[in-house]
Amino acid sequence: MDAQPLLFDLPLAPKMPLPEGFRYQDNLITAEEERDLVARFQDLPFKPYEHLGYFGNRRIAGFGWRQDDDGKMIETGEPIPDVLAPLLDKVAAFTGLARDAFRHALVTEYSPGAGIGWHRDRPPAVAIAGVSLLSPCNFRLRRKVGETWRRASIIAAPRSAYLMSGPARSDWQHSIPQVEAMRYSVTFRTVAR
Ligand SMILES: O=C(O)CCC(=O)C(=O)O
Ligand SMILES: [Fe+2]
Repeated sequence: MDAQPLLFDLPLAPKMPLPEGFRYQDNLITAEEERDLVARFQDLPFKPYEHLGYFGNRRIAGFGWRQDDDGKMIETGEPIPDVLAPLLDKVAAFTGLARDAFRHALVTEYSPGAGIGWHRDRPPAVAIAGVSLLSPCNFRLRRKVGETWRRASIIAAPRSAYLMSGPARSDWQHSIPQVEAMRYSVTFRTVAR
């Protein structure tokens, strides 16, 4: 029997390289900026995430787009709200992409026990930049190669940022297992015109 795959279940297994097109940075914002930002989330129009009658156990507030009943992204042209503007400046600097290229913003609230299942962010999303707030999560990635999954993961710390572009967005799926404590993410998406 080939015991090799078991090695990857061991805690000391060698770290999988992160996918091409994925980048991560700690401390995009300070603890004070994080606190002020989350305090202002009170004013956002959160609603439960729902798709085709399935409730994701998360609450979301989205700007610049909405999902139609087929799950397709419909652009609304609505601007990204002022409360997210300073964060978007930092995200744009982190990604090296133009601030105005980010036309979608989504604030997601994960109560303890909430997560997000395996998916890819579909077009028209091109690049996705996400900022984690309040508590860490295990950000997992996987890609099917033949009959097996290649896997990678990273602990996304509060106040950190990640970028998914290129193959990390188009070829890899991502998911977040149930979080232990309240976590918010702010994701900004560039879109194909
Ligand atoms: O919460 C996150 O950082 C990721 C959320 C996500 O994958 C999505 O909204 O498509
Ligand atoms: Fe996603």
